[in-house]
Amino acid sequence: MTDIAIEKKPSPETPSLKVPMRVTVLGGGSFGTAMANVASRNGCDTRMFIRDPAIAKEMQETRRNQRYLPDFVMDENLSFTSDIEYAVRDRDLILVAIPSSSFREVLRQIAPFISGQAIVSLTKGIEPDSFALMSDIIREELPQVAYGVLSGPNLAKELMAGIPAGTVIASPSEAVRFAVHQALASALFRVFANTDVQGVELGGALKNIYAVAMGMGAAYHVGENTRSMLLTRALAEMSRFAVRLGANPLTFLGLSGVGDLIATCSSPLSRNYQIGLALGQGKTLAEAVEALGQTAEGINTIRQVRAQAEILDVYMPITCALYEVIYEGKPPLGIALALMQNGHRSDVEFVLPNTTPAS
Ligand SMILES: NC(=O)C1=CN([C@@H]2O[C@H](COP(=O)(O)OP(=O)(O)OC[C@H]3O[C@@H](n4cnc5c(N)ncnc54)[C@H](O)[C@@H]3O)[C@@H](O)[C@H]2O)C=CC1
Ligand SMILES: O=C(CO)COP(=O)(O)O
Repeated sequence: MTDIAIEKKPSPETPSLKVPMRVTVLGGGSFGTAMANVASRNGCDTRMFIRDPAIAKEMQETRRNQRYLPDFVMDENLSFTSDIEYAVRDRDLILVAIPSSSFREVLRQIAPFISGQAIVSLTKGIEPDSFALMSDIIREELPQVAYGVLSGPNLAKELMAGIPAGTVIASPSEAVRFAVHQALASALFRVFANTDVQGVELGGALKNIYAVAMGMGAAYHVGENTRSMLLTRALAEMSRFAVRLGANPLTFLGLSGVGDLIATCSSPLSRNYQIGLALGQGKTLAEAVEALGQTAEGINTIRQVRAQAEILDVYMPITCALYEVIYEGKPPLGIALALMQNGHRSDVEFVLPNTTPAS
């Protein structure tokens, strides 16, 4: 990565020797647009890669993302391209906001043009079939690059509206953590650091499962006691799973863990929550996905995590219950009542380990 940094948007009154960081965002959906806007507002020379040339042209002309975020005007300095080489060559930082199912394909497309750029995943999912996290895919496809993952409570529409938020950059590289902070941090957007890439990434991916559950709960008008129990047991379950894969449990106390869990499980802006709500209101999964028309990673993550939990022998009662409701057509209320009868278990197993086998 080139050694270029910017602390704030340069103004004519304060000439700066620093050159704006060159940032490219891959992916023209909700989150790619929101993060490109954050970077551009922050003074970075920011480019968005949109694969459809007609849409790239329309966005350049109208400064709106008509399909995903029609109510917002994007920063005037943001530029758009459908030329992948132009998008990524000679840039400092490449932020990848491509759904997990296409993440590897896009990395393969940019590979010939990558030299010193740092690659940062914004994606909160797990690759179908392989169970690879996005950091695994970056290491596999671009083994020489400096990389990181960005995750936190960052609902795209709130970011576009300029509502203050915080996020986490996790990377083994201090230079990447610093560069991402320089590129994105502002009075409206705090960027915290972590080195536990796997923990941060799993926090972002796993919370989508529970957002579906909480959306479904909302359709049944569950009370605050129930919501709080579900949210906290979700945290227990996701940290248990992540620790089994090598993550640090304390990462789940941070913004990428409990922070994102709270945001996504509470907000009707979350697409995963919307899917759960629609299912709870009686729609089929196919109907709910079609009505949404956007990415809801949780739908695949439920299947993947349930299968992996079985292989690893990790107790994941909420994920398994949700799988039974969504994929096996079991009655939600019966399944929820069965969850309530799962025996006497530890509240925080990192304090009091469970000694009895999971029932
Ligand atoms: N929307 C949000 O509030 C947040 C989303 N995320 C994560 O960001 C990732 C992307 O989500 P969104 O932008 O919201 O999804 P989206 O459904 O709004 O948009 C996905 C975009 O990716 C593009 N795309 C898909 N396959 C492609 C390919 N092969 N080549 C080029 N472009 C391709 C689509 O054309 C579309 O523009 C997901 O993993 C999501 O979990 C993370 C934080 C917040
Ligand atoms: O991850 C998110 C907020 O941090 C957004 O989640 P959804 O993909 O459910 O909209």
